[in-house]
Amino acid sequence: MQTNQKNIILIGFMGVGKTTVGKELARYLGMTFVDLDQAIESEAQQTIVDIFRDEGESGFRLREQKLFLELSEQRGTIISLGGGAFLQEEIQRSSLLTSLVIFLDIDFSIWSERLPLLIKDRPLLQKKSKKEIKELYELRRETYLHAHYTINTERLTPPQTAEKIAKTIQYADA
Ligand SMILES: Nc1ncnc2c1ncn2[C@@H]1O[C@H](COP(=O)(O)OP(=O)(O)OP(=O)(O)O)[C@@H](O)[C@H]1O
Ligand SMILES: O=C(O)C1=C[C@@H](O)[C@@H](O)[C@H](O)C1
Ligand SMILES: [Mg+2]
Repeated sequence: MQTNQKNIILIGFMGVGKTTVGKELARYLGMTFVDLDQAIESEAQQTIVDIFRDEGESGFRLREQKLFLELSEQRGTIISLGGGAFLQEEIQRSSLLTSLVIFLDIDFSIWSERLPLLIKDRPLLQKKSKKEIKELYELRRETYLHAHYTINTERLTPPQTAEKIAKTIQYADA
């Protein structure tokens, strides 16, 4: 597969598995892996929770956009985005132009079983009712559907999802 040219970008809602699957996919394809949230935390020397507390969401989004544009200059890299990154117009535009964008999709009812695992580290899930989270989930899904490929990950383990992605993009124009 000629994925050495384009980057592969994983998008989707918080906790859908972008970081977990991204690592598997990098192993499977022998590519480099970068997680945008982890890169932001190491650059800031702070957790995302602390960045939100000190700089607000807008400060976090500025960091996210700047670092994404820097990291995406590398080629042949798998980049797992944070759940809100693709909602930023500049990130979306640049991703779709230069990379293969994969949306990891699952049904809300299955996703919501994971909510207790996620809430501590995801400030945007805190202080929201289940109804508000579902509304955000559905609203964002419309934007995620702009991806080049949508992969339903229900009932798949992370390695199975990685394999499914690799098979789906094997003939993609790199
Ligand atoms: N296919 C899967 N089946 C079951 N659990 C999973 C699966 N993929 C990920 N998880 C679990 O869900 C949690 C969140 O996964 P992960 O951190 O990869 O999500 P994410 O999409 O990167 O989230 P974020 O947008 O917040 O960065 C982890 O605890 C992970 O073990
Ligand atoms: O969905 C979001 O807006 C976010 C998801 C996480 O990956 C982090 O990028 C941060 O918690 C914001
Ligand atoms: Mg992640």
